[in-house]
Amino acid sequence: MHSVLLVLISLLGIYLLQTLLEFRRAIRNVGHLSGPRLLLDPSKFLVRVIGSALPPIPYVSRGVSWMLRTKHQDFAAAGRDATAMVALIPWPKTTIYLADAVAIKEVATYRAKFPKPVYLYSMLLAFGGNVIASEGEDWKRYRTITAPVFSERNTRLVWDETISIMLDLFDNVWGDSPEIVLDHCVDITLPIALFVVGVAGFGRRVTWTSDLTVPPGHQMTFKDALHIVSTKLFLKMVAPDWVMNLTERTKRINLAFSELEQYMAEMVHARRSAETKEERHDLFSVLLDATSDDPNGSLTITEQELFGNMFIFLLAGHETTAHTLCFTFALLALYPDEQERLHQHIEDIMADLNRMPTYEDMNRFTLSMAVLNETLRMFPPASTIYKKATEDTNLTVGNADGGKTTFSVPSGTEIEFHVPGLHYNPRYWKDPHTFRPERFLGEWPRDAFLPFSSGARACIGRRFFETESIAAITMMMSRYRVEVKEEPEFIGETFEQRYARITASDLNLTNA
Ligand code: HEM
Repeated sequence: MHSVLLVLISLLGIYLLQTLLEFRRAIRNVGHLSGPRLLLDPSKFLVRVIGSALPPIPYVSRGVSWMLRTKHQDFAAAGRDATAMVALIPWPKTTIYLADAVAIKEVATYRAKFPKPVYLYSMLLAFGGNVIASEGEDWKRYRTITAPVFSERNTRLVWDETISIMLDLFDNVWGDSPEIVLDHCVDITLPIALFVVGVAGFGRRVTWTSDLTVPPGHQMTFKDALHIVSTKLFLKMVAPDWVMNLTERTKRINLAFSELEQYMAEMVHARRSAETKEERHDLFSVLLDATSDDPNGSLTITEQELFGNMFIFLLAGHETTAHTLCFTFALLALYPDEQERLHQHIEDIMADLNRMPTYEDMNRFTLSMAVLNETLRMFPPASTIYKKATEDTNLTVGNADGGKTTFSVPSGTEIEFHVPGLHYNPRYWKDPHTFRPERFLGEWPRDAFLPFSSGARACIGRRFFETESIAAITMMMSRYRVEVKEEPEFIGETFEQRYARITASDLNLTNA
């Protein structure tokens, strides 16, 4: 007993000593870059969960959603657009954060020198190999197969379906009510995004009032399975199987996953055994056809990889879209003058068209697009984009005083693009804390706008998202005005207080 204790104490001592030596070495390596020195590494998942429960504490934790909260502050304090965080637990690690458009472009462009550290994405492999959680040859294969799936014809489908989902909401759900009161706008933006991905992603139409009967051989409707999977993906990814089998609620989540897989397997079977192939443009059908039709088989993926990629489309596209739409409506409610301008813009085009807008009309709604871009600038759904240096190198960033700093980046260092830092960087954006959509009309600093990342690993679903969102915003603003509900307890609050209250978010809002 005594000797076991002695061994344990010695091991702990060795760990502590090694950790401290490694921490010192890490600080020396980036001594030229200032930035937080922290006890808890906020990029590690477990630490992030524990850290989320803690408020920001200097030298200990940064708190939840720290990048969106601190925006450009760390860089302003450092006087340059790069900082280095050195964290101690679970293991000393240096991360370089960038908010400089030129340095970010360089890192995003040289994929071999700065690949994606896919070990940070291993949880996403739970559903099968896929384009987001891979690198090297596997990624090339997935990307070659998946990129053409997001075709012009798919985008047209996204537009048409979004318009009819919105009309269905107005006519058959909201009806003649002159005023609709919502507790939270994700109550409508999540279903909108879900229905669009249902039909344009999976090829199955689900609407506000349809898909209420469970088909034979199933225990859940497709709509319920899709809804549960899309909102509980995160829990399923992190919880071990035995946890998922503990309660009725978690068992139902498990069931939703197997039901969705079963629906997809049936869709594969139906499509493969159909005598005449129907021409379809949803992501699932096109992906399935592309992989079955390749004559020399070099572009094949397994059924598991097909499912893996579909789950990833759902994960990458659903909440990001729903939350961005929600922030858009919140900002329009907070800035009524901007909302009025948008109304006028949409009304003028609609009057000119004298019919429902079609996909061909999309590019006329320039202010809808500008409103969306400004929302993405202020509330980017992906705050960070991970890279890693595979060789010793240097990077150069701009300083607050107009000069430049060049610093060394040792091989193995993790680099993160600090998206809110870049989006609130006053070197690129005038008055960055104000919602001003018109900054996206005319010339704007494209390299300083990074919601979809850039380079070869940029978002594959950007056009899908933009099409859906422009259609949804345009339709909503053509019929309704959005206001913040007046509540007695908030009478007398300042604009800043109201802004903070309305835009406060927990990035895992719908995963709770
Ligand atoms: C507001 C909407 C969206 C935002 C802000 C967004 C953002 C991003 C970002 C930042 C990346 C790079 C991630 C990284 O490097 O780790 C990415 C990649 C990706 N996105 Fe999106 N996305 C959005 C919508 C969508 C939609 C609608 C889909 C699909 C239906 C989608 C599918 C993907 C896929 C498959 C990748 C991986 C691409 C690759 O690694 O080659 N995204 N997205």
